[in-house]
Amino acid sequence: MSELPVLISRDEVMRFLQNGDLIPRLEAVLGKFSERNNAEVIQPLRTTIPLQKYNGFLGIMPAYVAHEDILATKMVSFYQRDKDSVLPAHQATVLLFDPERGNVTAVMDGTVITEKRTAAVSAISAKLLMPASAEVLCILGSGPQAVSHYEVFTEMFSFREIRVWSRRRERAEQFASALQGPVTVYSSVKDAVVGADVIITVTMATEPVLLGEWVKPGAHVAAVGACRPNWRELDDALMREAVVYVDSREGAAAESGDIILSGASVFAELGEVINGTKPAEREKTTVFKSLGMGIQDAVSAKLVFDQWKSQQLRTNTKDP
Ligand SMILES: NC(=O)C1=CN([C@@H]2O[C@H](COP(=O)(O)OP(=O)(O)OC[C@H]3O[C@@H](n4cnc5c(N)ncnc54)[C@H](O)[C@@H]3O)[C@@H](O)[C@H]2O)C=CC1
Ligand SMILES: O=C(O)C1=NCCCC1
Repeated sequence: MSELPVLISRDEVMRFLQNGDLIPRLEAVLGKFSERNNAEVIQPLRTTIPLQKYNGFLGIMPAYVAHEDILATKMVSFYQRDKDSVLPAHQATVLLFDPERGNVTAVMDGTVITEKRTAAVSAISAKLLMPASAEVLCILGSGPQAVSHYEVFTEMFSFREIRVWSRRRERAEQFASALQGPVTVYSSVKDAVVGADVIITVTMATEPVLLGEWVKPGAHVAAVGACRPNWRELDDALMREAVVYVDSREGAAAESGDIILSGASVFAELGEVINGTKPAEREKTTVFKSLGMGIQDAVSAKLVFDQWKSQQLRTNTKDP
């Protein structure tokens, strides 16, 4: 009989998942994924169950990563909540398996994993694609993804000015006052975006909020929301003018309304840029369309589990 899985809480995931450890692992797995070698990485398209009655979805995201021998599945629910709802929009759990024996070794909070790995991948896109002298960062949205993006972007880069816009100004103000550094709150998307070198869209919008006519030529956009085939965050002008990068071509073709409905063509996956098989067109306007991948959750979960095991070992060796 196999051992029971360990349970790893939200607070533990928060403590064990550090960007400095996470980012190189994400870069490595994105590169492996783009090699399209089924013996190395297996990641079927996300299965999504719509819950029409509740304006929600359940996504199931299995993945196997051979070079680290990681087998994992994330289950993530996401909802379009009413403006006044206090319920979270996203909640997730990750199951980590022993790939040899087939048993579940850990059940862990996947909500923090989703927040941190998504932001870390956007930061990788910015590292590769933003203009060399980026000074102004603009964040559209003020939910948990806005927070995790702020954290990793300020940890990795140094911006002269950081701006935020949110549908409700008071939410943007709450976001700004909860953070460590200075953030300027804007009431209009256009004013927030004009002149920005890097723009992060982390909204639940289903219609475009960011228009190409406002975007500075050469800017980098990390487009994180609009993860359904009929949802939009960016308009046709931006999608058609920019050089478009994605995390997964298959994911983008199946799930990104911004790509499907604009008819924009995908230039490259981030993994192809990491592998050096496609160029980083830094001097052009670039869009990184993020949909999220099971392999990102898998490497994050393994990192958390390894850190958890090390901590257990330290605690046990201290005990007499
Ligand atoms: N690409 C990826 O890997 C992932 C993408 N996401 C997506 O990122 C986005 C942000 O996630 P969270 O911060 O967790 O969501 P959230 O729902 O907590 O926050 C979303 C923000 O968008 C705003 N918003 C909602 N409806 C809007 C509308 N119609 N127009 C403009 N703004 C609107 C809200 O006021 C809030 O500021 C969501 O679209 C989510 O599905 C989330 C996880 C992973
Ligand atoms: O990758 C994920 O996790 C998600 N992507 C799209 C929206 C829900 C969560």
